[in-house]
Amino acid sequence: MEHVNRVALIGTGAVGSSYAFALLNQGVADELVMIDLNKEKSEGDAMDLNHGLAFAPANKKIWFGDYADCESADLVVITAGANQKPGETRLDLLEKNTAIFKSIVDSVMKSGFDGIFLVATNPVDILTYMTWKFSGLPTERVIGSGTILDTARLRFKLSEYFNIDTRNVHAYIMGEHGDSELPVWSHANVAGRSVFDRIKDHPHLYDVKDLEGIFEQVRDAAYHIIERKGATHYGIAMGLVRLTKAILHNENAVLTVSGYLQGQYGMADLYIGVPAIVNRKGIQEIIELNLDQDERDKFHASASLLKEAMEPVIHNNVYKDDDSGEK
Ligand SMILES: NC(=O)C1=CN([C@@H]2O[C@H](COP(=O)(O)OP(=O)(O)OC[C@H]3O[C@@H](n4cnc5c(N)ncnc54)[C@H](O)[C@@H]3O)[C@@H](O)[C@H]2O)C=CC1
Ligand SMILES: CC(=O)C(=O)O
Repeated sequence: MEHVNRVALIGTGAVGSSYAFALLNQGVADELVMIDLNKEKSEGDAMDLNHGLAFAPANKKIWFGDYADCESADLVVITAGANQKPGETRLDLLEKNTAIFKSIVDSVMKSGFDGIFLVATNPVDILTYMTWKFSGLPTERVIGSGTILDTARLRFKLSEYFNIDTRNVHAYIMGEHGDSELPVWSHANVAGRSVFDRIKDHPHLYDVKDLEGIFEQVRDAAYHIIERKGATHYGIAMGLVRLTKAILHNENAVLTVSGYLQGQYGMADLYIGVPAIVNRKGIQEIIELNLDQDERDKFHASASLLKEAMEPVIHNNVYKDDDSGEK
């Protein structure tokens, strides 16, 4: 009998409900169970989505459920928790969302879940680390959305600038999904030419000095959207569906996710945005790019900032009942 892929979605707010909608429209999973503290909202979303099944690419099962439904889930996607208010950084959400994650991950694990976690809630790199700690699952089965969205934003901005289809633009954002992230220009290419060569090919059209402004628009995109509409959700939802597909369909896709470093890039014991091979087992391999010196310095600065930010939550909040700090 063919395996039935089940996704459990925890958190059906702006990001979660957009993810559910995109997942259904792309026909990626066989079953989707939706869970939220706000049961009415989650139940209403499940009803609403079921009414779209007649127009979906394939028949799927969607329902409003509870943590017991996570037992046989292949993937638990967490988008629950507070989002940024105008002016707030992602790191400002850390304490509040860590407490929420403790209760969510404990409840998921109590169900007997033994699949893969995909985390999107901010600050995503640190909450992915917390999910790993709370769950006790192997690091490769706990994945954060990391800089998947930032990378997509960079590809979009470069495609606008060079007037080339986004899908023919390849460039990564690495580091924290947040203010300390960095663009990897040394490995960016447009239509098979490095960005620098493409600029040199058309000096009357392009200028290398424009790259910094393009990156700033990428880095600050969330602030600009939140100022306008209070939240960002469509882009990340589609990024999460891309990741879901890579996992459930065993794609070996290279995507920039929050992965656990164990010496790669000279750093260890943190989750941070890096390119990685993603498949049915989770993170198959973290790709270690040959960064130039400036990129390496910026990546180390971003990693150090994350480590510093997570220190208090690890030591003061999370493990106060658990001296070992390990699960
Ligand atoms: N990683 C990324 O690239 C992105 C991450 N985000 C993050 O996603 C998170 C969610 O954002 P939105 O959907 O806009 O927020 P939202 O406020 O619309 O939805 C959050 C949902 O979480 C639920 N929730 C809260 N505590 C819960 C608990 N203990 N158990 C179950 N459900 C619970 C709420 O009832 C609500 O439905 C935020 O942290 C936001 O910053 C948002 C966009 C991009
Ligand atoms: C909110 C957020 O993390 C983003 O849109 O990048």
